[in-house]
Amino acid sequence: MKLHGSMTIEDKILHIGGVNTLEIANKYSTPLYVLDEELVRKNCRDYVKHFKVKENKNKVAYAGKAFLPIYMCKIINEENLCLDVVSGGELYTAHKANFPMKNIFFHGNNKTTEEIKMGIELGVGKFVVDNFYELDLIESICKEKNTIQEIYFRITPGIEAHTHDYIKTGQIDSKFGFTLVNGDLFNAIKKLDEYNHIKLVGLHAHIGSQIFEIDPYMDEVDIMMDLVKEIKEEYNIEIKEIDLGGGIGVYYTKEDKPKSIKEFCESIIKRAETKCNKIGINIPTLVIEPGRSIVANAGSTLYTIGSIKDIKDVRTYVSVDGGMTDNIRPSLYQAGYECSIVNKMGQKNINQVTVAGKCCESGDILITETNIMDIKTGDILITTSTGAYGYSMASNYNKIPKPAVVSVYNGEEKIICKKQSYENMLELELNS
Ligand SMILES: Cc1ncc(COP(=O)(O)O)c(C=O)c1O
Ligand SMILES: N[C@@H](CCCC[NH3+])C(=O)O
Repeated sequence: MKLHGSMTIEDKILHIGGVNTLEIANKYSTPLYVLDEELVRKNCRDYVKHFKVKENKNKVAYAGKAFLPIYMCKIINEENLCLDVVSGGELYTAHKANFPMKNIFFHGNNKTTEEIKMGIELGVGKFVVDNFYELDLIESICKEKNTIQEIYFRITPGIEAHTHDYIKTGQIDSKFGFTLVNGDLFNAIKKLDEYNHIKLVGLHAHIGSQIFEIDPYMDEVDIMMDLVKEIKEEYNIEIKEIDLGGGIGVYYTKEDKPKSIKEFCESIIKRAETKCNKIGINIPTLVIEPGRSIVANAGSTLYTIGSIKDIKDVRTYVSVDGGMTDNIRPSLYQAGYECSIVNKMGQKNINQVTVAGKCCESGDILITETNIMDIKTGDILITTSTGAYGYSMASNYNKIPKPAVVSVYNGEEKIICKKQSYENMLELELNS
């Protein structure tokens, strides 16, 4: 198992952020999400530095869908990032965290009237408008409130990135955004003539998630810059900001070979400069929206091993006290993970096993095949790189409560999300 961020081994026990993982597993009970705050902050700082947030006034908007407790909003703000939200709930969380509303990008392919009203009332910086329906709604709400809203248009640039089908978004057959090839984007721009309460300032595209190649991003930069030029020439509108979305791939298992944040940012900036010089336009403010690459490797999940079922000559199922309820990604995308036993670090991996969850589904398998050391019931198993789309996609299937999240940093731990209780789960149900 690869050690990420601040992970160290002391006396055969895994520590994260200087905190003994065996001790916190016992203290807070399992399953338990652990957040390596130092690594989150380091990733944020790498983005700010290499994407030239200070020198070029570029922007890095953390994609909150990856993991958005109030505490995370605070870190993101302290580290000078903007925030991308996709729902009233995420917006409300940011509001409760006192996140500056002007630094928020409000996404979503079907924002409701209530969500749009809420965004406008709270003073969200930019709406990333996805379709004609939303455009009309924003205009009518702004008219009613006598205010002007800055927007980006989200476009589908027709780029196919190599990733799982469920997390591709840039191709033409997508539910997101204005399609380029059928002229929808230009029809939307023309529509702006009828509206007095909307100001188009930027364009946005997002080509997918968990992408390792840099080429699709280079194509995306080229397409977007050509559009900036065309929109200026045809419609006399200055597109000042270009948002290239998120999607940068991370390490889950040995098969993954991610680019560094530095390499990714430098490639984007260089390509934008080259392309803009070539076509003779000023370089717009560049925006990116990383989620996974900020938080995935900073999160881990601790479980207690319960049943061990050895089916001779078939396989050994090692069952843990969580599963698809706290990590849906293996079931949904066949995503791979690494694991180890926190109290036996450094021991030889002598067994091949399948790590199974406790849900009533045969597909509730966390790791299909992994080599692991000698194990027994009661050992604490850790899966790494669960920081993105783990807690945020957690469910109460089988009425299993959501685990707590503990942040570890400089030898100290802090619960940032409490464990749900059975009572919490029933709070919204009628009791008669
Ligand atoms: C519009 C948009 N921006 C940003 C992201 C974040 O992507 P990732 O977590 O892969 O960086 C997503 C998710 O895929 C997205 O849909
Ligand atoms: N939830 C997905 C990616 C996010 C897609 C958001 N547009 C994952 O776990 O990989």
